[in-house]
Amino acid sequence: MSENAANNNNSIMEKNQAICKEAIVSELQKKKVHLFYCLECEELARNIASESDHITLQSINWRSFADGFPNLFINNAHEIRGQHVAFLASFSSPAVIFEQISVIYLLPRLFVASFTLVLPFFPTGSFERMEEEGDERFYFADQVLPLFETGIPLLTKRLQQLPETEKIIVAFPDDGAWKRFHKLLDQYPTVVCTKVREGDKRIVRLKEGNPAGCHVVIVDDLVQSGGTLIECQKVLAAHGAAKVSAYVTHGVFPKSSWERFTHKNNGSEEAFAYFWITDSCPQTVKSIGNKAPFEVLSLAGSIAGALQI
Ligand SMILES: O=P(O)(O)OC[C@H]1O[C@H](OP(=O)(O)OP(=O)(O)O)[C@H](O)[C@@H]1O
Repeated sequence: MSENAANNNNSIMEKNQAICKEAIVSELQKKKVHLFYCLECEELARNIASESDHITLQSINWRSFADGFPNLFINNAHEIRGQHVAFLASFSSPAVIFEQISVIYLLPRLFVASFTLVLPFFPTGSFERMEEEGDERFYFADQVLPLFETGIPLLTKRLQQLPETEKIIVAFPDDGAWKRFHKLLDQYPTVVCTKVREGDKRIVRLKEGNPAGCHVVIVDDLVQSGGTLIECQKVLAAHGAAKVSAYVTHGVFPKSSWERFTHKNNGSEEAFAYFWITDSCPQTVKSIGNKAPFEVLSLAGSIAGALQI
């Protein structure tokens, strides 16, 4: 081997060693997080823990007294002293908020190094309800640092897996959705609609863009009754959309309104090809199972990532 070749080999080895050392240091620097969770969120908590060796699941005994009031017990309270602790909450109803409040107050007082509250869906406080980083955030006291995450990267990743032959267009059902999402989805051509609420009715009209011949994906922050999406689908189909799908981050679906979207397998034409939601509303995920056209895009990876910040 010539002297030059030997020198080159040495420098490649040195570079590789430096890269390995950097990777080991960055692994060692990762925060170890103890993750507690409410009962509704057990599946999501397990998925988050399986994303990272640095997240350990912890448990709470969710007991109640004879009169129905919560009688909770935090297991391993000694073990978490000086540690980073997180609690995965679900505010799906006032009753479950009540039983979680005492845990949210107690955990930070158990001599922990830091406390993180993970709330995948909070009706008026999620990222999907604000337009841009920097918007005013109410609700939080000065000692709380809110971090808002979005589910849109999960959608764009999923759309990349669809056949290349499909021409994908993103549709916003109203100005609110356009304001929130257009910057995150600017790689797609768009259709913008306008929506007026009249009591229980939603009146949707096409404002700009042409959905003809395309696979149109309606993007919104959340679904409740489903009226917005259903009316928007009708407008897009009437303007020649080849196929319509929907993505909403939060599948709230009160009163099982998700049933309006399931494929009936009776030969009738299905309005929605795909309906993507995230697992931010765990009760919805349990009810819809794998029923077509629903597909759940999990927030587990992005929550595991955020717990490292
Ligand atoms: O499934 P539905 O019962 O139709 O409800 C869901 C719709 O409600 C919200 O919009 P809203 O009309 O409150 O306007 P906004 O986008 O300005 O918040 C939300 O952004 C959805 O578009």
